[in-house]
Amino acid sequence: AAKKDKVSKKLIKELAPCKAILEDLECHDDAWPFLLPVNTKQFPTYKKIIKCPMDLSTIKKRLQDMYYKSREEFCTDVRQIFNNCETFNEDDSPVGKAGHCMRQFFEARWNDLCTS
Ligand SMILES: Cc1ncccc1N[C@@H](C)c1cnc2ccsc2c1
Repeated sequence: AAKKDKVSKKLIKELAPCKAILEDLECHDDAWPFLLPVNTKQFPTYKKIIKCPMDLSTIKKRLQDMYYKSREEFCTDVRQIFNNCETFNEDDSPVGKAGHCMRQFFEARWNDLCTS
């Protein structure tokens, strides 16, 4: 049991900064396209084009459910949001521009974390 506790303590320590970054992403002015799963009734082609949909509410739930086993898994899901955005949206569209801005914001926060 002691070993397991050590692992989970390490995990909480490792994932706590991820929760803080997620909160900053959610309250960013350009977060609006990414807060909830893309509505496939509104965007019928989305399901066909995007194989791994991801959004901030799903990541929030995964953090709460202790789904992530490392910081890297969290980072991969966040990057999935922005990769999907680039695949589906034109760079100069409102959603495309928001995606580029949010990705820059995230990667800067991620670097701070990894170099802190
Ligand atoms: C991130 C993303 N990628 C592709 C399609 C949609 C979205 N976001 C949704 C929320 C969205 C994005 N933009 C609009 C504009 C009118 S409804 C609506 C809903």
